[in-house]
Amino acid sequence: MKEFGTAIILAGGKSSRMGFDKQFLKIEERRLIDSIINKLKQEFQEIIIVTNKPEHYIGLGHKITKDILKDKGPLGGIHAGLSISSSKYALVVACDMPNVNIEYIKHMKEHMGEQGCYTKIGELVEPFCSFYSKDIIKDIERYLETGRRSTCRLVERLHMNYIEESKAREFSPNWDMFLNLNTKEDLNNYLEQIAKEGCI
Ligand SMILES: Nc1nc2c(ncn2[C@@H]2O[C@H](COP(=O)(O)OP(=O)(O)OP(=O)(O)O)[C@@H](O)[C@H]2O)c(=O)[nH]1
Ligand SMILES: [Mg+2]
Repeated sequence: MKEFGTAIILAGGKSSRMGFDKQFLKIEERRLIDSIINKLKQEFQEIIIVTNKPEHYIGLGHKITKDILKDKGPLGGIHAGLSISSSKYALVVACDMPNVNIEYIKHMKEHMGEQGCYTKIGELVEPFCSFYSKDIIKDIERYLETGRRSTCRLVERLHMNYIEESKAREFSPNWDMFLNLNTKEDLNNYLEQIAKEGCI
């Protein structure tokens, strides 16, 4: 089994704040999720998309799967992705994160804990752009069975290492590597920013 060959993209959410399905969000004529996949391909041999609309990813050469535990939020997606991952640790990103940072991901790989690695912002957990071990599948099942759903709370209970905010800011001073587009306002701000900078 590979140590780090797999990246999982979560694309099975309700997008209730955005108002349209974010997995199909286009930026400059291109599906955002396809740009994310392209970046991740530099570093990962296996890409897994956990989606509720698998028909939109046929023929791309990636592994496509659906939630096994349905309507449980991101943890349900992480659970399904880890279930078919062929690596010990998988990177998990959301489909609404335009600034995935490969240099930082390489740094995380060097600081892996027994069950994964995440980033702290202050005392809070950044649950995405984190590595999770395949051996937490059972922990997710047990946690969801209790009726809880918070990825951040589960992360705090696992044996994961974390990167301090100050270290992460060396890679992304304004924290934009964790930017995720949840609302139309987030999207408009992001579009304004890339228009100013002239590139993604
Ligand atoms: N597979 C799967 N992914 C999910 C699920 N719920 C959320 N996600 C994904 O988790 C990531 C982070 O979630 P949010 O940014 O809150 O997205 P969301 O849940 O669709 O949006 P809101 O309804 O506005 O909270 C996104 O990539 C979502 O697609 C789920 O039940 N299953
Ligand atoms: Mg989000």
